[in-house]
Amino acid sequence: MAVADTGAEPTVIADDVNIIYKVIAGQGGKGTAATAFRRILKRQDRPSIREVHAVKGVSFTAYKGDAIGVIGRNGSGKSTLLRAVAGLLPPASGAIYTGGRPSLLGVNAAMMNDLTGDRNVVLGCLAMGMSPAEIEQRYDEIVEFSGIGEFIDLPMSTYSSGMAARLKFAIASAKAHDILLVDEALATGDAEFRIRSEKKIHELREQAGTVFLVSHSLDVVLDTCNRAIWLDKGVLRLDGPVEEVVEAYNQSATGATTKV
Ligand SMILES: Nc1ncnc2c1ncn2[C@@H]1O[C@H](COP(=O)(O)OP(=O)(O)OP(=O)(O)O)[C@@H](O)[C@H]1O
Repeated sequence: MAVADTGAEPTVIADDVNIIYKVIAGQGGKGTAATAFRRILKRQDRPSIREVHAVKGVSFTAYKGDAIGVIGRNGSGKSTLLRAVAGLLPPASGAIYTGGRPSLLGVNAAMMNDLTGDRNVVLGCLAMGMSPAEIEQRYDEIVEFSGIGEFIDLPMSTYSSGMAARLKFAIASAKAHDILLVDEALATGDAEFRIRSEKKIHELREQAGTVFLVSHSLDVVLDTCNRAIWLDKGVLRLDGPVEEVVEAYNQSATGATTKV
């Protein structure tokens, strides 16, 4: 794959990446209650393996300091692509090269629900490789940024999904990341938290990392990213400056030129 020599240091190179999920599917196709019942009773039909081609021949290069919004309709392959960059899904063909360690921050990132918020802060920071001394130093800042307040002493299971997402984002952003992958976490926060997280993403970019942000909120993408990648049914439709890509995406969605 040819990489343009712009002088900037590449952090992620995706080269003709294809990702295929293999799913066990029932046969019979009609999906009515009667056919399902007959199948269970007679155990006739063997399940078949169905393939879902979620990402199709995607290539791009991300550079240090890039904040890339990944946009596209439901099921277009955004989360799949992010998981592949994080190294959690092997491509069926093609390759992803990363310079630095990618950290995936998703709303479903594992946290210990039975433990209190503050225990999760410590665990999360340890998992990111921070030393106990570093954690002690950053602890107040993380809790303050999360805006969880006195709930920090309560188990995570008592948090709303928005509160849990805020805490996860606060923990993940306490450390400078070479490559930070954020999947929709900001969408669950309220307006005030969104502004603070957008500021944080700008800071992370300034620390010369690369940020990928999957979001359905085009406003968030426009405010935080310098570049956008538009996925359409697994295919990369457009990659370029954020305003251009969002504009083209909007046009295709509405069939008219609308500004967001
Ligand atoms: N674990 C899985 N097993 C099988 N198929 C999957 C799996 N995860 C996703 N898919 C399929 O892969 C395709 C892309 O899904 P993906 O979640 O990456 O899309 P997305 O753009 O992030 O969607 P959304 O905007 O709704 O979050 C979809 O067709 C989906 O059904």
